[in-house]
Amino acid sequence: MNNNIVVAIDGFSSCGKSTIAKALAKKLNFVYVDTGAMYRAVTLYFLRNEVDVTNQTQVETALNNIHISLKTTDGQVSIFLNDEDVSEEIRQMHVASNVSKIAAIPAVRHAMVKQQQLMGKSINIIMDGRDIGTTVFPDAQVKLFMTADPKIRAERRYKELVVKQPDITMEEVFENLALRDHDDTTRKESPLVQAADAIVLDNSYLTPDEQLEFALNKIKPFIKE
Ligand SMILES: Nc1ncnc2c1ncn2[C@@H]1O[C@H](COP(=O)(O)OP(=O)(O)O)[C@@H](O)[C@H]1O
Ligand SMILES: Nc1ccn([C@@H]2O[C@H](COP(=O)(O)OP(=O)(O)O)[C@@H](O)[C@H]2O)c(=O)n1
Repeated sequence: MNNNIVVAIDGFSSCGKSTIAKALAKKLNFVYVDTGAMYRAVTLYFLRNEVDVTNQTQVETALNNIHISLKTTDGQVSIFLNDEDVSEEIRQMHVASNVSKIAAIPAVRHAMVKQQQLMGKSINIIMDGRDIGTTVFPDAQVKLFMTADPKIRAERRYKELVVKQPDITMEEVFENLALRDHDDTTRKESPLVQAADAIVLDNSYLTPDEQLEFALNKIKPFIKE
């Protein structure tokens, strides 16, 4: 049996999952895997290639032609779609508006989950997403379920996006988060749901340092000096 440590972080959109995951990975020297970025990269491929999602053959062919990899340099995570760095493009609104529909397709989920399980098979890992503690690593030693007030989440995401997408509006961001949360929690295949053994972390009124401290205290008992 492998004795690597898996930390699963799930939760609603824009509630600080990747912020806490990156900080934990840096502090503990674990590998960080942003599974949302993987679904965003698949979505970008489907959009660019006009894949008909109602056509199973087209979906399967597309998935066979997609190779996704993640690279962390100086704490910055880059995602590659068939060797092209798509880290910036996957954050655009056209991807955010389509990702939850693509991520609901069973064949897409099976392909991503398989890759994610391989990534966390033998190394200490922090993985964030929607189904990590329920489907990808149901035996993860530590599971966090993150949430925050929807208005606060939308404000945080707006502030982040408007720097690179000046035309974006607060309403557009709020609606996108609400719609994705709805789609993610109601889809048939591994919906976003709190695992029974997950620890809830509401960070509406916590600073990034406070949330990091909270998570570190949950993980430390599993780390052998
Ligand atoms: N505790 C916090 N207080 C204020 N802003 C935060 C906090 N945690 C994260 N953020 C900011 O909120 C935005 C969304 O966080 P992110 O980690 O990308 O969320 P997620 O991965 O859940 O979508 C980012 O701009 C991030 O810097
Ligand atoms: N494990 C995961 C991770 C993301 N996703 C999908 O991918 C979308 C984008 O994920 P993300 O983590 O980048 O989203 P943000 O919360 O960062 O905006 C989500 O809204 C889900 O539809 C998923 O279905 N399962």
